[in-house]
Amino acid sequence: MTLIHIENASKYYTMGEEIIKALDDISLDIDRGEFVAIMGPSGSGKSTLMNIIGCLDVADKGVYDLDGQEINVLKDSQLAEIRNQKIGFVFQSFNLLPRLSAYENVELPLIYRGMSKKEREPLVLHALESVDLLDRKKHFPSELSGGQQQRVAIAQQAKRVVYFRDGRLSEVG
Ligand SMILES: Nc1ncnc2c1ncn2[C@@H]1O[C@H](COP(=O)(O)OP(=O)(O)OP(=O)(O)O)[C@@H](O)[C@H]1O
Repeated sequence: MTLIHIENASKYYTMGEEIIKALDDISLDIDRGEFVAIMGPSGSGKSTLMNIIGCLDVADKGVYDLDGQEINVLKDSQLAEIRNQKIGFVFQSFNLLPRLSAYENVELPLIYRGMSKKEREPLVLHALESVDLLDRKKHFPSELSGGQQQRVAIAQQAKRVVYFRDGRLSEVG
């Protein structure tokens, strides 16, 4: 089943006299459960495309449907809501909070989503288990290896429908 449907999307930037075609009439379908790597030379438009798929930016023209919802017509506040509910970003510098344990780092987005402690606990434990870090739940980020920190960042994104990883996957065991 199609999760991401992009059709004839373009994103142009105007720099003085020059028009930069960062994305020029691209079409793409990604199914639910599919794992996709976007590769290409520097400046070829990967980040531009990721920003659009991740609802951080919108295309100038074309169609983008995410999980059956038309994205290009949404207001900023509606895009923010979709990012919060559906999209997981794992950045190269994992953005964990240093004073919170692995458990608390994974729990934090669920607090922002308004879940009670009782609802959060099984989700956090399941997410930590799925990245094989249950035995490290009380560790602070400084007490974890780089790959373990990255796995905490992945566990933080549990229950999202779209995940983005910027950069290498090599640290993920
Ligand atoms: N805000 C902007 N204003 C003008 N041009 C831009 C802007 N953002 C990106 N570009 C241009 O659009 C093109 C695509 O940029 P993008 O960042 O999507 O490339 P990329 O494939 O992610 O590159 P890299 O692998 O180097 O990160 C580049 O030529 C870039 O110079």
